[in-house]
Amino acid sequence: MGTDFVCSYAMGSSNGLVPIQEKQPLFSFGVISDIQYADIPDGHSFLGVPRYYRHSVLVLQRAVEKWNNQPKLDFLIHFGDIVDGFCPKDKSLEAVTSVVNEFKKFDGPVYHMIGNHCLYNLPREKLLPLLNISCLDHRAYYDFSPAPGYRFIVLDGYDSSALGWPQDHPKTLEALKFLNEKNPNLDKNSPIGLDGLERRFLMFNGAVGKEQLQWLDNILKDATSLNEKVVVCCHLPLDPNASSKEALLWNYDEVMNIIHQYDCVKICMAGHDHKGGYSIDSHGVHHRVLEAALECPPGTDAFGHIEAHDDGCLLIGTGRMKSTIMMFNS
Ligand SMILES: Nc1ccn([C@@H]2O[C@H](COP(=O)(O)OP(=O)(O)OC[C@H](O)CO)[C@@H](O)[C@H]2O)c(=O)n1
Repeated sequence: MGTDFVCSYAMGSSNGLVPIQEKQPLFSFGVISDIQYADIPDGHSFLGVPRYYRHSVLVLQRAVEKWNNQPKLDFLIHFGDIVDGFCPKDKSLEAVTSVVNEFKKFDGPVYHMIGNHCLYNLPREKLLPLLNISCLDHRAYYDFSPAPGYRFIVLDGYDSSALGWPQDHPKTLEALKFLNEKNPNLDKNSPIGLDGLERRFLMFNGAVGKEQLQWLDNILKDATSLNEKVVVCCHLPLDPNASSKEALLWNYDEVMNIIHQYDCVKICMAGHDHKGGYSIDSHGVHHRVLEAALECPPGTDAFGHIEAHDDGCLLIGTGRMKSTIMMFNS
């Protein structure tokens, strides 16, 4: 356990965190999730939670302003759902482009991942180039190493999905077959009648496909041999204790079974479940689901930056994003 790191911060009043002494991080990066911008009046979720579609981009603007003005933020990650499904479809391209342009005001690399609302707006072939995701065959999973000793893995949670692929694509057909088997409701977005963890089998979720699982396994093998610490990022959460059951990746259990075969994964981060969440699983992996920018009432914020150290990562939240100290066991 890295006692220096623990001693550097204590829980206190500023979003739960007070720096006690300075400790230089290895690198730092900004985080924000579920902007779901649309140029439409305020509304609410299916369950009645207020949503501020125009204000969410102001949250991003304030975040970028802050990220550009605090020392040494090395990159940004947006955890998906850049625009909302209610965006009029003839405005989707304009809406995605306008939010991407706000991200471009950040002085450094920006990493995106796809969420269900992205896919309600644009097919993969249009979306991925806008988000600067360039993988073969319109896949959207990739990895990068921002500094020696650390690797980030970005998963595509809609690899197997009824969203985003052409209607007659084998992936769409396979996902619809799976949903029909798992969810008897006519409305496949409805969890009515599903029990416990089965409530994740909803159309607005998806799965990591077989090839991607094999790719993940290979990356973790390499990371282990390179002695790297790994942060896994996915729009969909991977741990039931950090998230509503309705928001989980369909095959979160398969993904976690692979992750748990290695010691290198220290943190799994996600969006999608707008209220946010945090847990530490049975293998000591931290799971942090980020609070949504979309649900910030006017004038309030939800973004943060993470300081990465040898012995842990510190999320320093702004506004509704809670701060979290995530210490590593080894
Ligand atoms: N019981 C439900 C819930 C939702 N829908 C419809 O599904 C679409 C997506 O829902 P939405 O809440 O917008 O999805 P988000 O990605 O913003 O949030 C994810 C959840 O919070 C995870 O828990 C939308 O068209 C809803 O109206 C539904 O029909 N029935």
